[in-house]
This record gives sequence, C-alpha cells and structure tokens, in this order.
Amino acid sequence: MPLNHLIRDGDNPDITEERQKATFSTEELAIEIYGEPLAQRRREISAEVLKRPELLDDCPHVFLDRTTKVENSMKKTVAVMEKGSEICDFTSREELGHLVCEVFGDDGFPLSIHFVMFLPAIQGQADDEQAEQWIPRAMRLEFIGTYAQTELGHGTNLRALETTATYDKRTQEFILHTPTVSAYKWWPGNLGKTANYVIANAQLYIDGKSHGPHNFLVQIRDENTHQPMPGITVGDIGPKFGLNTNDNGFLRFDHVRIPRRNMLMRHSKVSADGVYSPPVHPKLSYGAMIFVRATMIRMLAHVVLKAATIAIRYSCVRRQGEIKTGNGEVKILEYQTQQHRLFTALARGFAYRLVGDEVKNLYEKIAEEVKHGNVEQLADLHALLSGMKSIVSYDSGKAIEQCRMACGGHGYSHASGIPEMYAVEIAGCTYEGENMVMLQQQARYLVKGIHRLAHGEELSTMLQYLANTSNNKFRIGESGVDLENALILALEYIARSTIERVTARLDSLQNKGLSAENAWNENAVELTRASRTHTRLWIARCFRDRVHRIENHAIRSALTDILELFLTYEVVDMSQYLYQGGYANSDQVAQVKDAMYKLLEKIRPNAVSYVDAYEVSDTELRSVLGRRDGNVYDNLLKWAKSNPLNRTEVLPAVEKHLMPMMLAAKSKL
Ligand SMILES: CCCCCCCC/C=C\CCCC(=O)SCCNC(=O)CCNC(=O)[C@H](O)C(C)(C)COP(=O)(O)OP(=O)(O)OC[C@H]1O[C@@H](n2cnc3c(N)ncnc32)[C@H](O)[C@@H]1OP(=O)(O)O
Ligand SMILES: Cc1cc2nc3c(=O)[nH]c(=O)nc-3n(C[C@H](O)[C@H](O)[C@H](O)COP(=O)(O)OP(=O)(O)OC[C@H]3O[C@@H](n4cnc5c(N)ncnc54)[C@H](O)[C@@H]3O)c2cc1C
Repeated sequence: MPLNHLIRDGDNPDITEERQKATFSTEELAIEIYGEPLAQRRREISAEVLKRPELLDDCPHVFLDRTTKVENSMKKTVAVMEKGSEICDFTSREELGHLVCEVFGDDGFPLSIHFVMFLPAIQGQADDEQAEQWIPRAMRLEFIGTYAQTELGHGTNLRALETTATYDKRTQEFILHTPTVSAYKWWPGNLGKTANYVIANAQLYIDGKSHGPHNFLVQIRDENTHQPMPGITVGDIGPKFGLNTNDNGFLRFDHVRIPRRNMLMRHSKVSADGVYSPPVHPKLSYGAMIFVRATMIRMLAHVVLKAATIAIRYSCVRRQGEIKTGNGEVKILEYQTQQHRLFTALARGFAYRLVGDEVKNLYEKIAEEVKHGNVEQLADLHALLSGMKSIVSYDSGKAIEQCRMACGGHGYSHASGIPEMYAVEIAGCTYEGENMVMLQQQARYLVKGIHRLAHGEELSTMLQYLANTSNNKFRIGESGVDLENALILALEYIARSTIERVTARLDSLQNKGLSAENAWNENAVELTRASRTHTRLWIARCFRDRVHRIENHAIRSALTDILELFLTYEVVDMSQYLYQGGYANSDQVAQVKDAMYKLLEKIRPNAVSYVDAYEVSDTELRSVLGRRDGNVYDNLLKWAKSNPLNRTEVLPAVEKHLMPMMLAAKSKL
C-alpha cells in the first residue's frame, strides 16, 4: 500500500514515481495539520463542490473583465449562502473557510470584510444592547457591512484622520462629516458597490473638544433599494494590483446624522448630555485590526503552500538539461538551486501555517480577557502581531515569487496561478498596517524590554531571552548540543545582540542631546531589523515547540526535517549578525550551510508528498502547472486555446487596424 494517498491511474508517470517514494503517510500528515475530523471533512467538501456547477467557474477568472468577475463572485456568493449549509457546517470557521477557498480561489470570499472586520468590530466594541440589536441581522446578511477607517490622505497615522463625528446634545445625534478631499474614506473592501453600513472611524468632538478616533455605525445605502443614503457619496476606487473581484471603495459624508447609540460603546461612552467616558486602554478601538493581524498569518501561509504545491509538482514533471552529460534530461527538481528555492518556501509555508494556529489561539485567549476589561497582555499581543504580520507577509511574498520564478516562463503565465496568488498575498505587506510602520511598533516594545532589564524590572515571557547574556558563543557541533538547539540559541543571540545594539545607539544619541524622535528616525532601519530578528526567533521557537509535541513518530520525523531546514535557512539568511560580537566564525556558518544542503537532499524524495499532504484540491488551486495528475502540457495547450483571443482566427482588431496599415504599406510599393 503506497504511503501517498493521491496516486491515481492515468497520472503522469513522473509524478507517480514521486508519490511512490513517500516515507511517511500523507494522510497522517494531513491529520496532523488539520486535525482528524477536519481533514476528512475538507475532502468531502471538495468532492461536493465539484458536483455543483453553480459553485464552479465557467472559465478561468483571468480571462474575464472586472465587471464580469465581480458579477460572477456575487452570483457564487448567493449560491454559497443558499446551498452552502448542505455542504458544510456554517458554524465551523474551518469548514466554511475551506468551502470559500474552493469556490472563490485566490480572491477569497467577496464579503470577507463583513465577516473579518465589520462583525468583529461590533463583537469587540459594541455594548451588549448594541450587539444584540446589530449582530443577528448582520449574521443573517440582511445587510452588508464594511470597516471604513483609511482615508485618501491617511491610512497609517490614525491620529490624523480627518473625518469628524460631532456630538449634537440638542438632538442627541452625531454628525459625521468629511471636511476635505483628503478625508474621503478610501480603500475599504465592499464599500464601492456592496455595503449598506460601515463602521466609520472618525474623530469624536464634544463641545469643540477632540477625543481622538472612535468607531460609529453609519448606514450608507438603503437596505432595499441599495441607493446611497442622503449625504452619502460612494463608489469603487478602480482596478488594483490584485483582489479585483473586490469593490474597494471611496466614501464621503456630508453632515450625516446618526443616533447617539450608533457610537460603539463597550469601551468608550458618550452620555445623552455629552459626557465622555474614556476606555480602560486608549487603543481598544483598534481591536478589529488586531483580529485581522492575528487571522491573516494562516491565510498568508496558505498562499505560500499553494504556490509551493504548484512549483514542486511542476518541477517533477518538467525535464530540462542534464546533470551528467549523456544520462538524459532530469526533472528540474534534481537541481540543488531548485530545491533550495522551493524547499525553503515549503519550510516557511509549514512554519507559518503551524505557528499561525498558535497565534490564533493566543489571540483568542487575550481577546477574551480584553473583552472583560483585563488589558494586561494587550501590549505583548500588539507587539507580537505587529511583527508577525510584517515578517510573514514579506517573507511569504518572497517565497511565492521564488516559486513563480522556479517555474520559468510558465510561471509568468496566469496558467500557473502564481501571479494572482502573489498579487493577493503581497497586499498583506500594506493592509492592516504598512510593514515598516508595524515593525517599528514592535521595536518600541523591544527597546522598552532592554530598558526594563537595565532597571532590574521583570520581562514578559516573550522577552526573557534578552537576559540570557551567557549565550555568547555558537555551540554548533559541540558534543551534547543538537543542531536544533544550537540554531535556536544562535537566533536568540542574533535577536538579543541586534536589539541591544540599536538600543545602545538610541540611548547614546539621546545622551548627546538629540530628541527621542530624531534619534528614533536616525535608527529606524536598524530598529526594523531588530524587530525582524525578534519575530523570526519567536516563529522558530514556536514552530520547534509545535513539532516537538507531535506524537506520531513518522510525522514528527518528517516535520523535523522541515523544521531543521527552516532553522538552517533562517540562520544562514541572518548569518552576518553572528559575526558581530564574535559569536560565530566562518567555519561554523559553513557547517550550518552544509547541514542545510544535506537537508535539501533528505527532503527531496518526499517533496511531492509534503505538498500532497497539505491537500489543496485542483479546484482551489486553479493552476495548470500544479495539477494533481501532473498532466501539464496537454492542459496548457487547452488553456491557451480556450482564451477569448482565440475565439476567432482573425481578431476584429487586426482586421480594423493592422490589416489596413499593411494593405496601405503594400499599395505604396
Ligand atoms: C480569514 C482571513 C482574514 C484575512 C483578511 C482577508 C482579506 C482582508 C483584506 C484586507 C483587509 C484590510 C483591512 C484594513 O487594512 S483596515 C485598516 C488597517 N489600518 C491600519 O492597520 C493602520 C495602521 N496604523 C495603526 O495601527 C496606528 O496608527 C499605529 C501605527 C499603531 C499608531 O497609532 P497611534 O498613533 O495611535 O499610537 P502610537 O504609535 O503613538 O502608540 C501609542 C501606544 O499605543 C500602542 N498601540 C498602538 N496600537 C495598538 C493596538 N492596536 N493595541 C494595543 N496597543 C497599541 C503602542 O504600542 C504605543 O505603546 P507604548 O507603550 O509604546 O506607548
Ligand atoms: C487590498 C487592501 C485592502 C484594504 N482594505 C481596507 C479596509 O477594508 N478598510 C480600511 O480602512 N483600509 C483598508 N486598506 C487600507 C490600508 O489599511 C492602508 O493602505 C494601510 O494601512 C497603509 O496606509 P497608507 O496607505 O496610508 O500608507 P502610507 O502610510 O502612506 O505609507 C506609504 C509609505 O510611507 C511610510 N510611512 C508612513 N508612515 C510612516 C512612519 N510613521 N514611519 C515610517 N514610515 C512611514 C510607509 O512605510 C510606506 O513606505 C486596504 C488596503 C489594501 C491595499
């Protein structure tokens, strides 16, 4: 019985050969990733979707214009809402998430902002009475909502948002107003053509005094006619790099009045007579962003693993060049450079996916405490998520782009599926806080950590390694020190020494009289580096702990290879920091590289089985190169022939423009 469960008759023999080499059970690895019932439910859901044409695309989305794309995705949204509960359990986020991936592919659920921002903002920030009034209707999709915070002029600096919400004591209403062009809300998903309500982030004014940005529920379109409400100007912002099925929009309020109770009042309150009560923590109105930052880690990992699935499978059916002259052309996955590109992407994908589960659990635990007024761990969570969203979005983008390039020319074609994946994933570097800005948010926390240590104060668990000054020598190859431990300690050193060095530089500049702000800006690049090294360490530790907890021996061993590749790759990538302070020498770094190259060889026979175990169906993958059966060339030809430009032998545009020009050229002879 082969260990890889995806072997079928009629598959490309080159890919079957790969599957026959598996040294672990792909079904067991799938269970480790998804859990026992879900792994099976995912397969059942995928099979059901295939039986329902209303949930499938008639043709690849990349062949369609934007208006048709938007219409298709709305049509499928209705089909999912009407029939989806026959296929999956709507109360299970995981099952529903899988159905959405199958049906919508890369762009995700068209109403995602309703579910991942609008509803979470209400759930976390509305008081019980408001929640009772709004949530059931929103859950039933009686109306659609979005989260309108970013403006044309400001997305990062929330304190500078210009939209105002002025309290009118006389009528007990807030007046929402957009005072300038730069104050137009700009970017919110589903705002352009879909949403009826927004959670609008606006500067609260009472009696001429500003209390900073707060969240308000505002109706922008009629629930029945969908026409804009009085005082509302709204529309779509136009095509983007990716995510073009989504109607990201613009919005202007012209003195729009809403009842006092439409301000979200769980944490901050305004009484009928205009008395303001502040929240227990000033940043509680940023809660919906925290939620998405926590959730997006797994989503980003999923895209990396999809791209790795495509590129690894394709690299086993693509033959090009010889390694030994005369021995015939090899599968391109035999090249070490290809393995290095793809297996490191695979390792980051697995690391982020499994660590993403831990992040989600941590978020849920702390969010529950915050909901009940305990904000003790909010700073830790904010710092962690600021770093995580930045590192995972950026490093995932690099991994996906490597997967695309590793497919050569065919990777550049939309037939590979990877360009769309990249376009969607890379948006994560920008949304929910531009990465450079978020890394600096985390850096503040790290610098404070060093200062606390200097003052003998207690450090949070996440920062305790900063106190481990005895870790000052790379211990790779020493007896009694295994590779994993040596590498984790090296990552600890890299993070600690980087944070210490930049903090010392900041302090010294300030001691010389530079203002704190200027000293910060003069060190900003190094601060983002410190943040990067800290986050990569956190991911490495968390991934190691997760792998160590695996009970199934064969699966633990399979994921240990991936973990060790991940650790060696991270250490090599940041090895320049190891030389600082004399922690390591070049021979030791060469040892890490050797270990990495050996791991590439070790992983090679199982490469297809790792991605098979992640179990992304062909429906979801939407890739000719990544097809499970490996029958790439025939299908590339079919894909090219089916594209709309080939509907006629002679293109009307050729007849209209080029032919007359060519005829005219001939007539001049
Ligand atoms: C199912 C999968 C779902 C995936 C998603 C699907 C697809 C979705 C696609 C797109 C969705 C995109 C939606 C959006 O983009 S919504 C808009 C997001 N906007 C942002 O993220 C804006 C970024 N800017 C900010 O967050 C802030 O302005 C800031 C950069 C943090 C600065 O804020 P501010 O000026 O108020 O604060 P300070 O810098 O002065 O910091 C003061 C102290 O507050 C602490 N702080 C800041 N933020 C938080 C927070 N959120 N929680 C807790 N604490 C916070 C900060 O650390 C400072 O602390 P200190 O102790 O140092 O004083
Ligand atoms: C696909 C997508 C979906 C989105 N969906 C929503 C949504 O649903 N709702 C919503 O409200 N918004 C949404 N946004 C907006 C998004 O949150 C913002 O674009 C994002 O927060 C970045 O802000 P910005 O555009 O103002 O960038 P800017 O802040 O203008 O960034 C431009 C450059 O300036 C730098 N910079 C800015 N400030 C600083 C600083 N203090 N220190 C150092 N460098 C700095 C940045 O690092 C960056 O390099 C979406 C954006 C995208 C791309």
